[in-house]
Parts: sequence; structure tokens; C-alpha cells
Amino acid sequence: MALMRSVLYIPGSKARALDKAASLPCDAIIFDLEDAVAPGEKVAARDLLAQMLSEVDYGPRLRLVRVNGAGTEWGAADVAAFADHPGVDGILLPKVNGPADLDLPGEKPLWAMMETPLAMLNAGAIAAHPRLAGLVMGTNDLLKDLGARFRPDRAGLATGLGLCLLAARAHGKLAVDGVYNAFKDLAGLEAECIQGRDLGFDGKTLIHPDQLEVANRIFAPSEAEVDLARRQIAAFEEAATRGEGVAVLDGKIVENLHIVTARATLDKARAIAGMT
Ligand SMILES: CC(C)(COP(=O)(O)OP(=O)(O)OC[C@H]1O[C@@H](n2cnc3c(N)ncnc32)[C@H](O)[C@@H]1OP(=O)(O)O)[C@@H](O)C(=O)NCCC(=O)NCCSC(=O)C[C@H](O)C(=O)O
Ligand SMILES: [Mg+2]
Repeated sequence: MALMRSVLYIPGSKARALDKAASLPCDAIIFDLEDAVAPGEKVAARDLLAQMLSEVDYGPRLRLVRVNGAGTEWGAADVAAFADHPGVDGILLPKVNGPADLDLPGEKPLWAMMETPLAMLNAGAIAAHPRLAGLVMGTNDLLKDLGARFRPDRAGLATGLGLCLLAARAHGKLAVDGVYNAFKDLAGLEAECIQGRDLGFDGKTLIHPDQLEVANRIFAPSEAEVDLARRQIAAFEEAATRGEGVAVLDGKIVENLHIVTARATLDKARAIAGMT
């Protein structure tokens, strides 16, 4: 099972952070060449990143490179540098507007930043692209393009978040929530992680190592959820021995669909345990 609870952005220009990431408890890393890297550092960052990804062992962490957009002077060379790089698991494309933006050379899985109004309207077609592995919300750019304002309840983002989740799930793809900018405000991050988890996201993109613990905890099944999943499966199997298709547990019905969720919960808990 692909764990994506915590997905940490690291500027491709920062050698110290690139090195440090190999020991950080994140499920995935986005090595960023786009917004986190100043124009004057783009070429040097690409070279540094290519070298680090050849030399550093990032263990089980999924390694994604966010390249510059196709319309920039760096985009094509970024794709060429990483399309076949053995240290890279996937390419993350910024400001994707539609499925044609995913027609790239190479065979690596592609990830799409969902951060423009057009991407929201084309979310289904983007998620259906055969090379697309997952969607990553770019909530800063989306707020900017919508002319909306940040609010703790993320009302301005609700439609976009919902459309992208629907698209991802309709096509069996992963969906990762956007970043929480105030990286010292861990209580605010926790509230936003809970919201994203309850909407259905697989995890959260992060910008600072201090945010990892919150995302790893909130996007993992709790002990109570694991216990409930075990008891639901036991109750359902026991009902099945009596020829019944529905069990009752804690005053609530348990049907086959709940068992699918219960098994997924246990699979996720096992995958997390296997990481440590
Ligand atoms: C936000 C930061 C600029 C803060 O940097 P800094 O003040 O240097 O942090 P600290 O001094 O607290 O750092 C402590 C140590 O941790 C390492 N560190 C910091 N950040 C990272 C990181 N992201 N990954 C790995 N390691 C990190 C420092 O090197 C220190 O290490 P040491 O010296 O050994 O103690 C900074 O955190 C940062 O640059 N974050 C990433 C910003 C980024 O990537 N932004 C782009 C992605 S978000 C985006 O683009 C939005 C999206 O597209 C949208 O539209 O929404
Ligand atoms: Mg963005």
C-alpha cells in the first residue's frame, strides 16, 4: 500500500535540507524546482538535485520531482533531466490545466498539481490520464486565481477540493491535500489535516519538518479505529456463519461495504507498522 500521509516539499536548491530529508519520517518527498527556487538558482538547483538523487539513499520514501512549467525556460530541461533518472519515482507537473499537459516523454508515473480554475473544471479528464498516479492540491495558487481569501474553514477552496477528490476516486488515483503556510502553527495545521482527512485525502503536503508528526498522526488510523475494524470483521464473519449478511456491533449495522473500509484500515495500520 502506498502511504502518503506526509509529503514534504524540499527546495531543490538547499543541499543541507536535501541531505537531511533522508532521515526525516515522511512518506514522500517533493523535490521542488518550481516555486521554492529563485530564477537565478534554477539551473544550479537542477544539477544539484540530479546529483543528490544519484548519491543519497532516501529509503522507502516516494521521490517526486516538481519541475518548472512547460511554458517556462526551464521546464523542458527539467523533464529531460529527470524523466529517466533512476533516483526518481515520479514527476510532478505544476499548473496542469488539462490532460494534454501530461503528454510527456518517458514512462515514469506523473503527478499533477491541481491549482488552476481550469484544472478544477478538467479534473476528471486529468485523473483519467493513464500515466497519472495522483493529484496534489496547490491551494495557494488556487486561492490566488480564484480571488478567494484564506479562511480556517477553507470555504473558498471547498468546491475545488471536492472536485479533485471526486476525480481521483473515480479513477482510482491518490489525492494529497495542499500545504499549511503558517508552519509554526501546529494547532492550525492539525485542524486542517483533520479536515482534509475527513474529506477523504490520503495525506497532506508539508513545508517544514516540524509539521511531519501532525500529518503522520492524523492520517494514520487511530488505535480506536483499528480496534473497531477488527471487531467489525469478527462480528461480520460470525454473522456469516449463521448465514446472515448483516451484523450489529455497538448498536450499528455492519455490512460488506463496512468490511471493505475495515480491511483498508488494517492494511494501512500494517503498512505504517512496517515502516518503523
Ligand atoms: C519555510 C522555510 C523557509 C523555513 O526555513 P528555515 O527558517 O531555515 O527553517 P528552520 O531553521 O526551522 O529549519 C530547521 C531545520 O530543518 C531543515 N529544513 C527546513 N525546511 C526543510 C524542508 N522543507 N525539508 C527538509 N529540511 C528542512 C533546515 O535545513 C534546518 O536543518 P538543520 O540546519 O540541519 O537544523 C523552509 O522550511 C522551506 O524552505 N520550506 C519549503 C518551502 C517550499 O518548498 N515551498 C514550495 C512548496 S509549497 C508551494 O509551492 C505551494 C503550492 O504550489 C500551492 O500553490 O499551494
Ligand atoms: Mg503552486
